[in-house]
Amino acid sequence: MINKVVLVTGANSGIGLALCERLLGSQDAEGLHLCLACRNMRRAHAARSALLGAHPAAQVTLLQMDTSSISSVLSAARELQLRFNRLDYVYLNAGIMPNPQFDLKAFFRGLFSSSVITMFATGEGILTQKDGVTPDGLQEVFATNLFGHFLLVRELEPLICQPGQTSQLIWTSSSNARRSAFSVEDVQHRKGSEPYSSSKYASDLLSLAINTRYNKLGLYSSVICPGFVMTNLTYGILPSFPAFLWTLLMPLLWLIRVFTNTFTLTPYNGAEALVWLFNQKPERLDPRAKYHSLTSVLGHSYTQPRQVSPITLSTFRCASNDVAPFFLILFPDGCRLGHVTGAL
Ligand SMILES: NC(=O)C1=CN([C@@H]2O[C@H](COP(=O)(O)OP(=O)(O)OC[C@H]3O[C@@H](n4cnc5c(N)ncnc54)[C@H](OP(=O)(O)O)[C@@H]3O)[C@@H](O)[C@H]2O)C=CC1
Ligand SMILES: CC(C)=CCC[C@@H](C)[C@H]1CC[C@H]2C3=C(CC[C@]12C)[C@@]1(C)CCC(=O)[C@@H](C)[C@@H]1CC3
Repeated sequence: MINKVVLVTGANSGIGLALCERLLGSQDAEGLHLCLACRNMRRAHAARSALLGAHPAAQVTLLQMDTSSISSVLSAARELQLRFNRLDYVYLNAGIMPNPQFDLKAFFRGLFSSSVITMFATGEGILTQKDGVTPDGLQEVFATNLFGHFLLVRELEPLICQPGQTSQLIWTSSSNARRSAFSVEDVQHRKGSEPYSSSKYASDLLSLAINTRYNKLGLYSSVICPGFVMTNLTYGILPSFPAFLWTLLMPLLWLIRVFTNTFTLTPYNGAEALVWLFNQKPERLDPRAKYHSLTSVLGHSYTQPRQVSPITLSTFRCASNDVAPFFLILFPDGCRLGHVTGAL
């Protein structure tokens, strides 16, 4: 029997996979149906096999979805409506940081400055990215991290906004999200060099806006920050730095926990806030909070709410009055605009 249906995007590796492992290993796992939404089916099958290896009786299904592609998201949403009559949790976790440029000079300057702890906790000032354009004509980072997820939410309304039932959206954001990196004038961060930070800040904003509009329909949205976690995404930041060197550096990285509890380091620890939210009553959560996975020097993991960094009134209005205008800015060309407004 199915009690709860959980959809996880980007579930085949890193934090998403660790979340799936932790949910299946928890006491509430009975009656849980996990649906892994992944773009690469080979990796998706490998993840499913690993999960079933540890939990042979678990209900784990796969769904092909590339969050950066409008048509893929639309067909995945249709497929979900055929398979399920409700979704209890939707983890919007898939994310990319393509072509990261690590500024070594800024890193060493930062080491000897008063903002050294902020630098380690947020990566602020030392990372930029070179973005690409998707076949749909959207900026790759925003399309993957934000728009695809937002379109999915809109398309899934019949499954997640049902009378007498609550559903939770949980976004994997980042402490790298910075208000100053986001601009309503350049909503896809076309002109800047920090699309990752910008897209994560936009997801914080969108989560607030979704709460304003959807709470009355029983849909609740939260954002989490997993801390700094060693995953494919972070290995990509220093590509010339082989994985074994990261392993050698582990004692140093553990030591940095003395100064910042954001060095969660393992996907298991990084998934802490995602698991914590699974066990909360969404009506009781603060819609303006961001839930941080943190790990103490002794390796104890816990979740702590912190306020989303304040936003200017005009930015907030733009997103919160109605989510629709937000999307209209994104799809300036008639054809897609027609389709998306049709779905609103
Ligand atoms: N690691 C860290 O320190 C931090 C990570 N985060 C966020 O955590 C989330 C998970 O990342 P993490 O586990 O670290 O990294 P991983 O690279 O291990 O995981 C990212 C997941 O997203 C999937 N993905 C990427 N692009 C798409 C796409 N277009 N469509 C569908 N799936 C896609 C990847 O699939 P595939 O295997 O096919 O590439 C993979 O399963 C991201 O949103 C990231 O921004 C936030 C803060 C810190
Ligand atoms: C070699 C040593 C001693 C440390 C590693 C230095 C950096 C590579 C590292 C320090 C802080 C890290 C960090 C991120 C990436 C790697 C660092 C810059 C992130 C930006 C990764 C993605 C996120 O979403 C952030 C929350 C991370 C913040 C910290």
